[in-house]
Amino acid sequence: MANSEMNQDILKVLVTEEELQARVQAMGDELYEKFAGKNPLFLSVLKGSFIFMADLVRACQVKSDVEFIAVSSYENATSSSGRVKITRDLQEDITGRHIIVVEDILDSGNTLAFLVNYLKARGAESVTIVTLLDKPARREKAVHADLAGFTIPDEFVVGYGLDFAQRYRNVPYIGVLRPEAYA
Ligand SMILES: O=P(O)(O)OC[C@H]1O[C@H](OP(=O)(O)OP(=O)(O)O)[C@H](O)[C@@H]1O
Ligand code: HPA
Ligand SMILES: [Mg+2]
Repeated sequence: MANSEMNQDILKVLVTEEELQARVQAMGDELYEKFAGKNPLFLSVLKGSFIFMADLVRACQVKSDVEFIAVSSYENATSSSGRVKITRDLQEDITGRHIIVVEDILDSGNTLAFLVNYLKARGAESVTIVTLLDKPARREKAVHADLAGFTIPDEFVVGYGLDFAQRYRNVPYIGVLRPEAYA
């Protein structure tokens, strides 16, 4: 990438643009097999999942709806505060719906543990967890993804929607941030 002023803050590339594209298409195919005819609701967990969501829904041509919820727990740190805050709630009734939760990363598990409970309390018929990245080393809550794109090591990553302190979301690949960039 020629015109990037962020590449210098990236220690190494973990998942390339080409690998992302191929894996997201395979995930879309898998979800098609599972959800064709079931009119699922793709629920993007903002902000981090916005790019993955845009690519995944186009990779899975089932009749479906999209919805968004925004939750935040990292603030400006590289580890979870443990306090999950809804900053934009659901705008529609999800009673009886098959929900496909679209996450960028499953890390401590605090966000998804909270959300799965919340969606069931709001009447979801089923909740399927789809995450692009799974970082099992940091898990604090027993949450399992139904479908995960890549299992990654215990490093703080950015790009393809993932931020540090709101920055780097537009880096087109998944990279490990140089510790100097968040020190
Ligand atoms: O498994 P966990 O440890 O809970 O971490 C995963 C969550 O943390 C990040 O969101 P964040 O709170 O940074 O909000 P953002 O999506 O707006 O960046 C990420 O996008 C996931 O939603
Ligand atoms: O490694 C990460 N990077 C960016 N955001 C995150 N939220 C949880 N884990 C991460
Ligand atoms: Mg974040």
